[in-house]
Amino acid sequence: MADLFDRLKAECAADWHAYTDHAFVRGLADGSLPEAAFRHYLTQDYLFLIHFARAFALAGYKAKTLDDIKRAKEGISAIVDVELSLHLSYCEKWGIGPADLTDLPEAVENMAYTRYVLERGMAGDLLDLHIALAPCMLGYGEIGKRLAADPATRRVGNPYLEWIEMYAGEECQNACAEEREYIASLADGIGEARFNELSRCFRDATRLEIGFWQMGLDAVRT
Ligand SMILES: Cc1ncc(C[n+]2csc(CCO)c2C)c(N)n1
Repeated sequence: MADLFDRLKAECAADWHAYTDHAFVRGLADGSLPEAAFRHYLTQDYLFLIHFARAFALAGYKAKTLDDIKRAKEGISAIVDVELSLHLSYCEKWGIGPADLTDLPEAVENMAYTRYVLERGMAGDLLDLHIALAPCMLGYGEIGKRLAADPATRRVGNPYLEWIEMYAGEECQNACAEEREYIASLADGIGEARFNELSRCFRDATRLEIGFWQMGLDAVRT
């Protein structure tokens, strides 16, 4: 049976497709993405991750149970203790040093997305916040898994293979499966009106993910 994530995706199928099969993603898969686009994406993603750590801190405040607080703590820790240091070492491989990441002007697409998530969390409850986070948390797992399983994905000489493998990897896939169950449990018993509210938020966050990829591509066009 379709779970909450399946239902949310089905409600915005065209936007979900535009996100998960964006030209940026296709460029990662066949290795054709201009490196300048990827570098721009990586530097902005550093700021993105910092705001996502704030979103998990907000999830701690919005928690209703001790389990919610533990999950919020683990979310912060996953970003602050793991993702950000991985990101820094990954950036180094791409010639982006710490100095390039501090005092970085924030792209408007990044501002729109991260502040949208925080606003949904502040105005709403823990479920609203997690639905705003879901396209990020679950979309990258879906993209990584699909690209890793696709025989058309270029493996030899693809500079983006490590990125694909990171999101296709067991750790990320397990975290996605857990998040998927968690949002379904938070939404247990909701009615149609509430689902429609969540669906709008999920769609908007998906559109903001599309904007984030596009920001990367646009960096090489201007
Ligand atoms: C624009 C953008 N969207 C999603 C992710 C992926 N992501 C960010 S935080 C997180 C949860 C793990 O702690 C995941 C899967 C990204 N890096 N950048």
